[in-house]
Amino acid sequence: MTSDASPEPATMLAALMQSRQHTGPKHLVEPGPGEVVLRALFSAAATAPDHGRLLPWRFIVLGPEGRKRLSHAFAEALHERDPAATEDQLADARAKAARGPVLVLAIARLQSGHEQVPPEEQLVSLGAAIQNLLLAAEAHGFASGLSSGRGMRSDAMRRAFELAEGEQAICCITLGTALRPRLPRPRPPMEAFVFFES
Ligand SMILES: Cc1cc2nc3c(=O)[nH]c(=O)nc-3n(C[C@H](O)[C@H](O)[C@H](O)COP(=O)(O)O)c2cc1C
Repeated sequence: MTSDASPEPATMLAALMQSRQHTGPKHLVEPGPGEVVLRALFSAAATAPDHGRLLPWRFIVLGPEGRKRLSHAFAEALHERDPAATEDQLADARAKAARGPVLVLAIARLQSGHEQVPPEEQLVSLGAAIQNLLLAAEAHGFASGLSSGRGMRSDAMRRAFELAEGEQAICCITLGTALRPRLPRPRPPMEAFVFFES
């Protein structure tokens, strides 16, 4: 038997999901979430499905010192891949670490030799944790944006955050208030990604 009823929580959840959208860190301003809200966001992250309960991810909420290390890492990473980068380009790279009221680094902790849970499943778990965090931020009235780039995979990043073997910086999560109202984001049509078998 099937049911097509839409209980109120489902309607609310759908509205929340529709309203979440990527806001670039340049467009995220104060106020950002304080510690109590941040803890609620990480509690939401902790409800992510996690095959084998490996906890294949962690987050660092960057303070001023962490942002400084991130800014050096971005500049170093740019210099490593392009020794001819200009001072302006290096300054741009550094500036990325200063944007947004709250900046969180998302790190995957991938076990490669696990018999039942390959690394790709562990990455799925991190994606779910991030999405839960973003939706919880939206529910608390905060906008968010994800940023990545080649700096994430650089040796400079590994050094700056003392990443252990199997750890990989995946993206930054910026949290704050959207500078401008956001237009609804078009979403992919269901026919593009679902096939209902008869
Ligand atoms: C792991 C990850 C990294 C991302 N990195 C960037 C980025 O560096 N720059 C950017 O503009 N968007 C980045 N995004 C956000 C996507 O561009 C955004 O989610 C996509 O355009 C869909 O828009 P929506 O989130 O508003 O639905 C990233 C998303 C993910 C999942």
